[in-house]
Amino acid sequence: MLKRARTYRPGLFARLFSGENWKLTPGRRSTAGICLASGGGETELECLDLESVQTAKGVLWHAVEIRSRTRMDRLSGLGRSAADELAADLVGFVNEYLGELIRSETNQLREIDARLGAVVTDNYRYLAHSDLGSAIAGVPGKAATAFSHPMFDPRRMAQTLEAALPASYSFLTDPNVRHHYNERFVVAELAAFAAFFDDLDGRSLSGQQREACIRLEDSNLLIASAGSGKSATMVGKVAYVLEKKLVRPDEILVLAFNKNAADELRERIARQLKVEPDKLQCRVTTFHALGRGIIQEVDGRPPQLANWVEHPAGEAKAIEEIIVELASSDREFMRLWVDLLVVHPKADIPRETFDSEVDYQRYVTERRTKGKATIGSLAGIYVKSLQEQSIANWLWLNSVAFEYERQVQVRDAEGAVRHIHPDFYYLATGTVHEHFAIDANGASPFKDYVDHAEAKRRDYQVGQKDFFETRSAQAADGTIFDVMRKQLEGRGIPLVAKQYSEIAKALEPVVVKHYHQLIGTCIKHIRANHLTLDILLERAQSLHDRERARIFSRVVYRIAEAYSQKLVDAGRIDFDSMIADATQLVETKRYTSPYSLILVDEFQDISGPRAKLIKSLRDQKPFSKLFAVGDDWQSIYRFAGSDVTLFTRFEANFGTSWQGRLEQTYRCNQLIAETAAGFVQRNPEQLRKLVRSIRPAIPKSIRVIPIEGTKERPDFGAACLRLLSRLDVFLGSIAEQWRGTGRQKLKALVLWRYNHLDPFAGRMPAFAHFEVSALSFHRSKGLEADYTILLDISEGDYGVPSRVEDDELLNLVIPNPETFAYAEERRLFYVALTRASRGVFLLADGARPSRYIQELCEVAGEEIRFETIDGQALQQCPACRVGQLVERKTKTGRSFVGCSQYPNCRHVVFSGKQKQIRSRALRRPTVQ
Ligand SMILES: Nc1ncnc2c1ncn2[C@@H]1O[C@H](COP(=O)(O)OP(=O)(O)OP(=O)(O)O)[C@@H](O)[C@H]1O
Repeated sequence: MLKRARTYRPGLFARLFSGENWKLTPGRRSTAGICLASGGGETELECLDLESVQTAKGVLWHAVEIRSRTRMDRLSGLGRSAADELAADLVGFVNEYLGELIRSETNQLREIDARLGAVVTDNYRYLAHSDLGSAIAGVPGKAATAFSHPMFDPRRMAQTLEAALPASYSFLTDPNVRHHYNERFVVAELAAFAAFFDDLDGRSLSGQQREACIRLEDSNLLIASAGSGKSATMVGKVAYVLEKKLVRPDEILVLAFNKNAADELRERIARQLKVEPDKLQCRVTTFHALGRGIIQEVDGRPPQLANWVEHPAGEAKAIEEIIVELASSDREFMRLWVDLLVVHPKADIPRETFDSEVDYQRYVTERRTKGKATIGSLAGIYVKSLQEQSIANWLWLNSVAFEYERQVQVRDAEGAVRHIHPDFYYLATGTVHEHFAIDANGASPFKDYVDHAEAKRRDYQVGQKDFFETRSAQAADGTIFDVMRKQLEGRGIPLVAKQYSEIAKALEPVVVKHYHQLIGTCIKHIRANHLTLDILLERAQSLHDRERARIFSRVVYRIAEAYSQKLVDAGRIDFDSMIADATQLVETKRYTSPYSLILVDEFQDISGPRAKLIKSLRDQKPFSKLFAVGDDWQSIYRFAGSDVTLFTRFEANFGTSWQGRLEQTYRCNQLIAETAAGFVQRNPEQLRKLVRSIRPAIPKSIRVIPIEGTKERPDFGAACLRLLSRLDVFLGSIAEQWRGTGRQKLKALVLWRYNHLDPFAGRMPAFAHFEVSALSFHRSKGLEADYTILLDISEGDYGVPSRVEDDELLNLVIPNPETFAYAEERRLFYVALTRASRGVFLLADGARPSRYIQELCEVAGEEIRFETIDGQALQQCPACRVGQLVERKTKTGRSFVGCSQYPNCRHVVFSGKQKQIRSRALRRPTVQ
């Protein structure tokens, strides 16, 4: 409840450490204003000028943002509850004042009553909350101003006052009245516009599509799924509001995710409105073009973009140049960068975090070699854990000669000779070094490990071996290499750091590429959200591999600084700064927004800065509407800065809204649609949706083809060509059926996770019965085909899911990190799966099929068919489902049938009897 003349201030810590220094006193001078003192000055914020009061989460503190007609004040330095309390008090204060105004000018109520009556009877239309305000905004006098005030909340009005109002005021005071009116309106409008929607964008819109066109709340979110006709709905919405003359064409802004999508939407809208696309008065464009246009309009010239931003590889190259430059000019940076690449190529995530041993093994290693030692190192040896890998790489980096698990002789107390294998053996001094998996509490995740470690220590002591040890605890707190340096140098073993040129030659290109990509993503977030090094270091504390996160924070922050400086030096901006600059021009009213209706496609991929631009456009035009369309299941641009929570928490971000659904898919047949939906919803954080297809299920229309590799990896290109040829023959036999529908050829899409898998290198083979296009999963978004072939649906760092993409380091910068493992990879696979209407073929490495194949089997059971590249059915293993039953022989020559996924699955059948000895089959995805 409002405490008039109470003074609000930032919290003590914020005042002391962040220098926050403001004072806010509602009603100090009069009941019409709020007194704000900051930076030595004092301002009176008039209640009637205020437009909104919202809380915003900053990095360290929460803030209250007060927008008024001429300014925006951000009061930071508050805890969450203090910010909520202040915001609520301010809304209460403003409403109390509005109540006073209404009470003092009751003679005006009749005129307002007449206006409201006119809106709901004469000018029959959907009523958003702000429409009522807009209708009465033209009535002179303060009572009308109070009713149309954007912060007016009728629920806060005194009951005596409410009782004195004419009947039409119930629209303002009782949300249910407006709600019922709108429900009746939608029903009536569906009937009145039936013919209009029956032939729209070349089709008859579904009930849900029609409703989405009619609804026009202040904020609207249409939650769709793949192939559900989002674009047709956007075309329909524009056509409908123009038909009803609710807005003028030049008041409509349609934002698409990329230029192709914008071009297509523009053409479709123009066709529907029967105008030439270049004569279309609605603005259909991308965020970039919008930002560019705003800046150009205000400055009189286009923004000066850095020369690298227009080319997709340009940014990566610019970052690479900065790294080379920093590595040669800044010794500290060079040391950290090398440390990152050599000693911390991958996050050291504790074993127990994984759901199963198989999962852990998949994470730590690409290959399986040398018995139990599976993890490669730069020293040319294979080791057993990521920490041992770091040690081996560090020794290599410092040119220390050592052997891994060399056999060493010791005599025990009785004089008998024993052979043991210490982790590291230093040739120069004969020193043995054990690295024990023992944490800071002296405990180990492995059974009896601490006792065995103690026995080893005794052995070395009795056998008089020169010995030292390191522990996991030291790897975790970042002291391990100081300890090793001391131990080795104390024994006279020299540490000679390798030259960067030598290191660069030895580095695995995939590791370098991974870090480059990660840095590119992080720079975007750091710049957009003004993250400081302290914030990154603070967040690093909560990651599994804290030492790596700390080093990465310093490296990436330094690069981000250099990147910003590079832009300043060149007097240029990049795309992100362009959006931020445009937003500022809107916020400061140097740009005047003409848009009353803003439609945004692919809303699930929106980033914080883009959302801010939309908000600023809306804030500038008080009664403007937002219609956002998207599918959270298809959010796949986290690396480009998108924040899916802007979609999933739409109402919290954009205020009270109408939320509708498109649950009917026109593309995938029911089997593909249902299986893909079941698969993506295994992540409980995805919104729950029903998906119905207009195409009945085609049995076995998801097919898995395991490809055996002769060498390391199968040849997916050759397999894909063979499959396409087979399909061509098959389609020839049913050609007549579809030619009846007027189509000359069917469409096939070949899709891959990473471009290095492109089997055609841009030269597309020709087929008699279908056209083939080939592209990455990401680029396939928005496309559709009759058949799709998905390449290399296998486990691996660059497989499906791609393990390198889910690096925990992203949590340093992402506003709302996801907890479900490989969440984005899952959505990406969903996008790829849902491009096909008739059939999907998944080509997988027979030796290591993707865990997602098993999940599809869990969702769709027998409906997933396993076959050879020539189409012969394979017998699936009933235990793990992803393997096939193959004939094998025991050592004694006895025949049996076993699973091809041995040793991960140990299912066997001896002489007709099935027996699952022990299955370590791939289980559910790990929640990290
Ligand atoms: N009402 C309708 N009746 C028949 N077909 C429709 C209807 N609406 C859309 N379609 C068709 O459905 C298919 C999918 O539509 P569209 O590409 O707009 O879907 P989408 O929701 O954007 O899909 P995605 O998100 O997967 O890219 C298209 O072939 C489109 O022509």
